[in-house]
Amino acid sequence: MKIKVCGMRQAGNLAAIAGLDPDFLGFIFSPKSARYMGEMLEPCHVKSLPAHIGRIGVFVDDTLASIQAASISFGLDYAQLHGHETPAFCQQVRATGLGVIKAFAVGPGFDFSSVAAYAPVCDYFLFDTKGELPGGNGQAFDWQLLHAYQGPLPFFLGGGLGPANLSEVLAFRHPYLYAFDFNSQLETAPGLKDVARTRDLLTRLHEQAA
Ligand SMILES: O=C(O)c1ccccc1NCC(=O)[C@H](O)[C@H](O)COP(=O)(O)O
Repeated sequence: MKIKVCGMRQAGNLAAIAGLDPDFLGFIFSPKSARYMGEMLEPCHVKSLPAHIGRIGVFVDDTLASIQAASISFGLDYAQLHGHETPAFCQQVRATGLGVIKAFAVGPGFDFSSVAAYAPVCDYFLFDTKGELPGGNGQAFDWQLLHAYQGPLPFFLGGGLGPANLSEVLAFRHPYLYAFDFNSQLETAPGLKDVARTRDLLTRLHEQAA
């Protein structure tokens, strides 16, 4: 299983977490987020990450021009889209050369047929918890709802994943589950990951995969 750590915003912390070898690191480009990286990270901090770590820019209803500019400056591999982006917009983002991860806020009654139109124009989905915020709500949703999803795209599972529910995370099975997305449950402050807690968690995940 692949592992993503999202919401990095401080250079030293980024280097320490990158040293733990996650598969993906996420950077929030939405100014309304408490994890907005703003000017705290320079393009060189992101561009100099090891090539095998996928760099994901997280955007909420941003413009194509702004996503493209961020992608070029920071050397992004993927755009994770957390707003009301349409399939046509996802296609435009993908045409710039970025991989596209479309996020969906899942709660009771979520209609999984609504994601079908996105499958041809995205690389992955991210199923996250429906909450007050577009992301980073820190709460898990009922993952049993995901059994209504029958592909075809692999998905990231997000929303409140962390040390407290790691046993349940490790026990969860789904044929299209691709990666676990960790964020607020690893933090000491918004955007600042606890390195020891993250190391312990990644060690347990890697042991399980071995
Ligand atoms: O984390 C944010 O602040 C955020 C803000 C706006 C859009 C997306 C955001 N996060 C995207 C992620 O991929 C998070 O990892 C995901 O929402 C899960 O976060 P959490 O519930 O804190 O584990």
